[in-house]
Amino acid sequence: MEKSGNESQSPETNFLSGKSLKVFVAGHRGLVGSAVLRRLISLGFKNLLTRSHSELDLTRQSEVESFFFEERPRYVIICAAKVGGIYANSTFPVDFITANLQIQTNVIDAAYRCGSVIKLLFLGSSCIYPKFAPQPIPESALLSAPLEPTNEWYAIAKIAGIKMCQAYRIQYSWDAISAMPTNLYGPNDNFHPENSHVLPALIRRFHEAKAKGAEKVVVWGTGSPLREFLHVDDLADAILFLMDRYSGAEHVNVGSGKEVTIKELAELVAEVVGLKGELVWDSTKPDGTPRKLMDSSKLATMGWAPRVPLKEGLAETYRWYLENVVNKQ
Ligand SMILES: NC(=O)C1=CN([C@@H]2O[C@H](COP(=O)(O)OP(=O)(O)OC[C@H]3O[C@@H](n4cnc5c(N)ncnc54)[C@H](OP(=O)(O)O)[C@@H]3O)[C@@H](O)[C@H]2O)C=CC1
Ligand SMILES: C[C@H]1O[C@H](OP(=O)(O)OP(=O)(O)OC[C@H]2O[C@@H](n3cnc4c(=O)[nH]c(N)nc43)[C@H](O)[C@@H]2O)[C@@H](O)[C@@H](O)C1=O
Repeated sequence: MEKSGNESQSPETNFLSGKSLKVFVAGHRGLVGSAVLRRLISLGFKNLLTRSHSELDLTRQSEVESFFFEERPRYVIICAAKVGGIYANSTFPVDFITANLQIQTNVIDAAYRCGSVIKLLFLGSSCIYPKFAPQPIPESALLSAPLEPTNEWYAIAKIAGIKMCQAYRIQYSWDAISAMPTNLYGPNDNFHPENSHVLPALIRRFHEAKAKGAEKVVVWGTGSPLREFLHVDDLADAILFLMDRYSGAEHVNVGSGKEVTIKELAELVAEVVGLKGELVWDSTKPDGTPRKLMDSSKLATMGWAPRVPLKEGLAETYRWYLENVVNKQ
């Protein structure tokens, strides 16, 4: 299908000053998409376009094309993806590479060709960087050395997404940008016992252990890897900041600048949850990359800074889990 006629674009109108323009948030029910939607609503955006996975499967190219040509959004924020923690990534490599390549390719291409979209933002992840990247990791470390094997299929898909945005910029002068968040957490996270990321997994396991009065609780790996955590409300704020102010080809790191060992994280989760049991380390489970602190100075130089301290964000997330998961079982 050819690109349809472009609607008049007003580059002088920034994202945050066009609150009646139609914004499509893909994946609006997930951790990131729901935070982006909350932030857009709180800022007064009036024309928000959403589709749940069951209403529109973004892996289906012709359905995605029809959707874009009918709805003609002006802005697109891609928060839809196949996402999971270290176990899910290493156990379901087909799902992670295939679904992500399909979703991002369908959405980016249809968004360009429908002709109405002024700007699109694609989300990658800090796992796009080499396993042994320099720390903190600058944007320039992309494709400089081999990836971490537990998530290389997902990382390759995300790298392809960055490159697609750059390709559309070069060939069509279209404003597609990419942001690379660090490890995230917050309301609407996935609390699955195996397939989730470490923070929601530990909240659930520790809560259940406390409820049973368990003496010992298993935590995966050695506890020595370092991870940087960012509250999803901070990411949503950064995404809208970039939509408003950034139009460059290079992806932009979004981190908190603060890292903890998994052991320190586990102890903090235990404190917040009120778990008294002993933590037992299962070293048969993978540690993954030893350290991935991102260098977010590019974004800081533009004038953005995170706000939510880890302990505060963790306590709020545990309250959300109690109210929205435990109390609804
Ligand atoms: N969580 C994290 O720690 C990090 C996340 N990111 C990135 O942020 C983005 C969002 O992640 P996050 O919010 O955590 O993920 P979630 O799993 O919480 O949300 C993903 C969303 O995408 C939707 N989705 C998945 N597949 C399809 C599909 N085929 N068609 C339509 N919708 C679909 C999901 O719907 P449903 O649930 O119904 O399937 C869900 O609403 C991703 O690009 C991810 O790579 C980056 C760094 C860290
Ligand atoms: C965001 C990022 O997320 C993934 O990478 P990861 O940072 O390794 O993510 P993780 O949260 O799953 O693990 C972090 C650390 O924590 C340890 N760990 C302890 N106990 C549990 C536990 O119970 N569950 C999990 N999942 N991990 C645990 C675990 O062994 C590891 O050392 C990528 O696949 C990719 O999706 C990506 O981009």
